[in-house]
Amino acid sequence: MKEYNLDDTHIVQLNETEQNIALATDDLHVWYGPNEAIKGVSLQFEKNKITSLIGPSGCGKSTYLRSLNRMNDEIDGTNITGKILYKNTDLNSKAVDVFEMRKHVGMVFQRPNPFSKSIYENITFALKRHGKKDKKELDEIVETSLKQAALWDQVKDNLNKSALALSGGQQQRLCIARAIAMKPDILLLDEPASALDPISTSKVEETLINLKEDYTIVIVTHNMQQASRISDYTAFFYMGKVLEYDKTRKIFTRPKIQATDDYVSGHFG
Ligand SMILES: Nc1ncnc2c1ncn2[C@@H]1O[C@H](COP(=O)(O)OP(=O)(O)OP(=O)(O)O)[C@@H](O)[C@H]1O
Repeated sequence: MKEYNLDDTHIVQLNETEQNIALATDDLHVWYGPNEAIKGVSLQFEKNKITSLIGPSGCGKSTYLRSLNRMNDEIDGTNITGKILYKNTDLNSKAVDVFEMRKHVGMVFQRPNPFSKSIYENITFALKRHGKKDKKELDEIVETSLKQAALWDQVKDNLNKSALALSGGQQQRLCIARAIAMKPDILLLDEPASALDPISTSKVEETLINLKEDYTIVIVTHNMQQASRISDYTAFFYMGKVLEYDKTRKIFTRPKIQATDDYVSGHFG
């Protein structure tokens, strides 16, 4: 097993004067009890772009992604320090209302996890909890979200059908529709296509590329082709740190760090 120098890093900084940063972390550390899973990650995510988080298993990609909308709060013994900056607010502050914050920073998980309810109710459930009751408005949001998730044409005549009767790929696009129904600014996705066949995967990828017009997307993926196909930026994680962060094109053609080069070319370790 090759040893890599964890201090040898290359992290691009965005030009902050353009106000193009949707979300950023500053020296983020995450501990599970005594195990430090994220060791000081500072990254900026550009608005209306897709950023992929890549790296070997156990390097902290999911932990980092889940921290961005405080999903790790729900795990006992977790401690998070550093800042998560969103519109001049530190989302890691105790004062933040996590329920409200997740309206702005939505998440889609690895396995499609629709509720055991109708397609329509899957999308309206959270909206109703957030106080939206007007039927016409709800109908419109259901239609727009399903269209944005490229599912409307397939389900528009069966909105009362159980979501569990959809295929895996359709269920995952329903979960994306459910997340965007809340109109978040940021969409976090943790390996959203890893449980899907190649055709469903390419539909999800197409959906994400279309969605970046309206959303800033951060996605964890193990699939190198996927990262290079869909993302504008890529961060290479290794042992709880980011060793390299740059435009995806550079990461896959001219990486500056040896570990990144080895990883993306399949010669890692
Ligand atoms: N709920 C948890 N409780 C304790 N330790 C955890 C928990 N989740 C992750 N870890 C540990 O944190 C480290 C990072 O794990 P994480 O799942 O974030 O990595 P990953 O890069 O997403 O891995 P994979 O690609 O395999 O999904 C690992 O050492 C893992 O064992």
